[in-house]
Amino acid sequence: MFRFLTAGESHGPCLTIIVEGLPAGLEIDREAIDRDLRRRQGGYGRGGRMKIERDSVRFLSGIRHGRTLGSPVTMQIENRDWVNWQQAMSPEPLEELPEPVTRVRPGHADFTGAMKYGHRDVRNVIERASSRETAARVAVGSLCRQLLQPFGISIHSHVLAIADVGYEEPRPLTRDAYPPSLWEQVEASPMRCADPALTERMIARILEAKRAGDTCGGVFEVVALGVPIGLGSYSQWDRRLSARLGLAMLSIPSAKAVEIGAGLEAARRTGSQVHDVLRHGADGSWYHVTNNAGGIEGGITNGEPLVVRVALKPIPSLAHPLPAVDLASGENIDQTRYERSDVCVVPAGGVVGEAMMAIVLTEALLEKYGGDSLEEMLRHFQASQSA
Ligand SMILES: Cc1cc2nc3c(=O)[nH]c(=O)nc-3n(C[C@H](O)[C@H](O)[C@H](O)COP(=O)(O)O)c2cc1C
Ligand SMILES: C=C(O[C@@H]1CC(C(=O)O)=C[C@@H](OP(=O)(O)O)[C@H]1O)C(=O)O
Repeated sequence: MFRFLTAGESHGPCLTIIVEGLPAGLEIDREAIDRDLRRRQGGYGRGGRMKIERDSVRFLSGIRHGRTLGSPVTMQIENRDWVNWQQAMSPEPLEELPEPVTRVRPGHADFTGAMKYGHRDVRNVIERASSRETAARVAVGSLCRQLLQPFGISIHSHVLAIADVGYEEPRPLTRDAYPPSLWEQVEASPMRCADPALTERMIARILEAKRAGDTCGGVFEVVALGVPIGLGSYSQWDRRLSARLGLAMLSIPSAKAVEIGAGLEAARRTGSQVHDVLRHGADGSWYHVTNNAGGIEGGITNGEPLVVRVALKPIPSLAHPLPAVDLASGENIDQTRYERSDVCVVPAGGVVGEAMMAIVLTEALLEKYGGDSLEEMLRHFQASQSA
């Protein structure tokens, strides 16, 4: 069974991650994990915190001489900002407590977290509700990507829209719509968008929001290529791969909607305009003429690109803050607090989406081709491909 836990406060000393269930003998490239961590830190619209952090992973268990042992992998990511918070975040009791945060920001976990856990200092909520935690998930996803690679699976993401600025028409979803050159253009764009003119318009939209003291959301798409037929199942509700992807993507802070394949657009069309005709190639291969299903039929992968889109709401911390309530006094106030914040995180969200896709596919791959070592898994995989 594959599982992981993350721990750590945003301004505590570090994030800690324990991953269990990776097979033994998998070669691990630590620098590739660090590259993914840095991709998550980037994108136009990030705030001051990302200038402080330089995320990098340290292994504490489960890997020896560059290969997994089959035992739990422990990873740590340092919070460089911790040095500025040692007193405020001290685990020891303090004689003099820091000024509590009592003004709640609409749209963040401030109000709900304080009510649920009975915190009078909203700092106790912010620290773990913060999306700092998504760095830990990207490290896990990056390990998973390294397991998926020998099975021919690669995962990418790109940004389709920022606020009201985006591709005018739905993009095709078939294999040839995702050539390697597309991803090269995406990685070169500060918005993680392959279209240079659209990149400029997205940046202008973020700047406009920033100047107004406001923030923007948007839509990113995650694509897995080379996924074999047969991952997931219709046999129980929670084994459907579509359902698992929905849960995984909606767990990303700010994610408010998920679409698979043609998504909402499929609901507007008729059956003959939606369903993907299956063909059998002369070489014995299977392919679909279109990919409105986004690579999943009946909760099972069908061999086409797995395509998932995620809509992120705008960041809740506004430089021109919204009205709120001071929890200490119960007073309605005109403006809640503002420290520093990102203005737009859709490109970073896409990198987190890649990690969640890698995690879901790892679980599904282990279920189908399970093994205690990579070699054993590959034997099961190869046997099923030649059957
Ligand atoms: C990568 C990333 C960075 C984020 N940065 C901020 C931020 O700087 N300020 C902020 O208020 N919210 C930020 N958010 C959004 C909040 O974490 C999120 O809105 C909050 O946890 C409440 O969860 P919900 O929006 O899903 O209800 C970020 C989200 C992501 C994915
Ligand atoms: C630290 C990260 O994102 C943070 C997510 C976040 C939030 O409220 O979710 C608030 C900000 O933190 P701070 O208050 O320290 O500026 C972001 O920088 C990160 O992505 O690594």
